[in-house]
Amino acid sequence: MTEPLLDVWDLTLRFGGVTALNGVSFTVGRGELFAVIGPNGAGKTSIFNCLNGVYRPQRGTITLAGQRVNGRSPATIAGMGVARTFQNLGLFEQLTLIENLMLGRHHLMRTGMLAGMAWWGRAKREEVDHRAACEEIVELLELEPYRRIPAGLLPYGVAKRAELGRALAMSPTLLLLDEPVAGMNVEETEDMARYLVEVRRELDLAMILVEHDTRLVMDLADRVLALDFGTPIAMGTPEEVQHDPKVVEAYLGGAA
Ligand SMILES: Nc1ncnc2c1ncn2[C@@H]1O[C@H](COP(=O)(O)OP(=O)(O)OP(=O)(O)O)[C@@H](O)[C@H]1O
Repeated sequence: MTEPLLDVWDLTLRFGGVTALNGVSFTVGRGELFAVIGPNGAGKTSIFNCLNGVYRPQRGTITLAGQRVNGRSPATIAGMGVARTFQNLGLFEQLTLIENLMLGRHHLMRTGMLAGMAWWGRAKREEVDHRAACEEIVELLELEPYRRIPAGLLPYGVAKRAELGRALAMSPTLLLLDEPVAGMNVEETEDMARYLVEVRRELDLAMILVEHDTRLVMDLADRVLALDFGTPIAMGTPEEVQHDPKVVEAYLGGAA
């Protein structure tokens, strides 16, 4: 068996008396789409915040491609290839869509501004390469008509897709998707599902999806982890997890 890309072991995170994560372990393989589900407050966002270095777990280890992740800064972890989308969009509203994508590549740029002035040819070449990479993402996500529009003026569904594009522009090996269809209507949700399938087919990356839309999770995920009050209650194929009595109870209990 090949080694997983991501190995999360015994992750435990507390805020004062609240245990946000309690001994959470899972792996994600290269090319895999892994989903995390659970009722409100189950710990889904906390997992993302541990994976990208915003939160420091009290216990456990996170390893990406054999390198220890936890204990490092968010910027270092981004440089290791972990990108995330934000539920409330991480776009700069005044900048055009293509400028937002270029910003996503900032950490990959080797020529700083001063070096760029002294070494104009190389800086220019680098910029051309980065633009080409952004244009590929624009094409993949069918964002051509919106390239020069300020992000703040994009229709909601397109802005969510641009947010996906911004994260992809970082050329991640692991992409964290935070509720990519939150607030979308049925048609926009179906579109987003189609683009996620495309991304998966075209790019070599692993994805972790946090999403309340269980249909999307069941349609797209290879494996699913269900959490309740920070504790893993089931893990397996979407089919297995959906019918697990503990998962049914966690959701119905919350709805009662
Ligand atoms: N910065 C924080 N300070 C204190 N408590 C926190 C913090 N972040 C999360 N928590 C607590 O940790 C628990 C898990 O929260 P988390 O946001 O990870 O859940 P979630 O599954 O993402 O919820 P939702 O579906 O509502 O987004 C909750 O009880 C929450 O109140």
